[in-house]
Amino acid sequence: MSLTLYFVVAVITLCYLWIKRRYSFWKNRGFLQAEASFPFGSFKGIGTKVTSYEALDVCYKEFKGKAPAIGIYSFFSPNIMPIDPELIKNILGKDFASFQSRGMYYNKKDDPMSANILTLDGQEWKDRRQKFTSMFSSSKMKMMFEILDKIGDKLVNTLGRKITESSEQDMRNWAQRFTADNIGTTAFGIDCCCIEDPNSEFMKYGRRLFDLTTFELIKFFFAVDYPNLARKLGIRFNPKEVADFFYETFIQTFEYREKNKIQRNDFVSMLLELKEQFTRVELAAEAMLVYAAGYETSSTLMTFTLYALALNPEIQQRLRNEITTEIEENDGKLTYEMLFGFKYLDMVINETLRMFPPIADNMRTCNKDYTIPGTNLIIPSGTTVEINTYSLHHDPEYFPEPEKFIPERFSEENIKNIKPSTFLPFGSGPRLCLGMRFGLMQSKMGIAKLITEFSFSACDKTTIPMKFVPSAPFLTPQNGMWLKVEKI
Ligand code: HEM
Repeated sequence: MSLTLYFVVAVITLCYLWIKRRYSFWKNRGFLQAEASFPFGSFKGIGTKVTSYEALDVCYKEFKGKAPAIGIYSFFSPNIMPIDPELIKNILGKDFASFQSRGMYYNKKDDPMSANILTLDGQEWKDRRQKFTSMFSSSKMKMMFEILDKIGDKLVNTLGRKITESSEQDMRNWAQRFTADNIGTTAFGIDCCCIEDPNSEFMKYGRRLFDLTTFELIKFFFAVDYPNLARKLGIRFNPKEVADFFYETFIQTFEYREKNKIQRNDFVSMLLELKEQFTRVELAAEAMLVYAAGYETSSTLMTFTLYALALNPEIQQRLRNEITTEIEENDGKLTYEMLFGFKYLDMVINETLRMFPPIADNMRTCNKDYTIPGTNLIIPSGTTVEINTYSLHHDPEYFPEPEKFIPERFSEENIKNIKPSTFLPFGSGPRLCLGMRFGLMQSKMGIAKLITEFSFSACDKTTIPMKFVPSAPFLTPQNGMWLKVEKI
């Protein structure tokens, strides 16, 4: 055998032994662990056949009731998936001191727009969260209600014209256009015309942020698992052209308003008020966060609500009755208080968030060794913790007949019986979703406007049962969301 061949055999043998040892990390520490294989670890078929939360759901089902948490492997990174809701509650809340970081990747040097409240850690995160929280108070939301109300009317009028050409419409696309207009207007101060023009620049860049290729998804997981190495390699979080577009769009409005002393009831003006405390790129990064955290999540919620309503005509009619009756009683006008006061709408939205949580897999990083209460199992510092919201929301122990759409689960009477930390669409604890009110306002607005003007039903192109795009980090329907839309 030649020397080269000896060398190759030795390298392969060493790699094999290293991987074998790596995939025993949790077993050697007394944990039950999910099966792992080269190269995706426990995420077999991720990005091609299944989503990350579907891969984790297989592990959840296998180990539920056998351990409070199990070891899983993301590529070669040993991560933990808690299963017991009590442990999840502690991780997100009581024991937050050991799990402050979300463990998301950011790269201040090569991609400064990636450092925001969602991604930052430690004191930097604390400072930003504290200073930006007031931007999302209910009084600030109320100020922006009028803007969203007008955009909602534009959605209804434009869709109304479009269905005269074809009653079959991709409602995911409409929900995205509506959400992009809301965010473009409130966080960037521009009329980006996404409702009228599905190919507008704003839409194009927004979509690019989430339509990851399988290679980008793998790069993303690698960067999350090995952030220091990824930073050394100059790996970005946002595609460069997308970050540049959002930065320039924001700065143009920002400087114009600053120069002309223009004040509006929107996020841009609120960010302008913080200009002495943060750099421009930091403020632009937070404006982009409204897009990054609010666009796909809110439009996903709207999309799946319409899907559930289309498949459940009685629920759809009951919801329509609630909204139209109250609007008629108020002289045809919808108000902020009414939007947040519709009880059945709230139940429908909650049930949609349960069945289709836009962020189905939530993360934390352990920042000091943590002993799981009541055991001698230790989660070492540096471990990524993956809370699979999707599995909790589909667990028949917590939500009987989980594949049925039953808004009554969230009635005033029943909601108090839901076991704590089994319903987590917006996360929980000090890192709870900061934009929850804005997300709910725009999704509820979109649904309220649409449901009073149109009826929705399944058509030949509707995907039943639902299938998700394997490479998408958020819950994304395969083949869009085609529904039959008719004017009432
Ligand atoms: C229906 C819409 C939305 C859903 C389902 C959603 C869901 C979530 C979830 C699950 C988290 C993680 C929470 C945790 O780790 O405990 C989160 C974090 C966050 N969300 Fe949302 N979100 C939505 C809309 C929005 C909007 C519209 C914005 C901004 C305008 C926003 C801003 C944020 C921010 C800043 C964080 C990070 C909070 C922190 O780490 O301190 N979200 N969201």
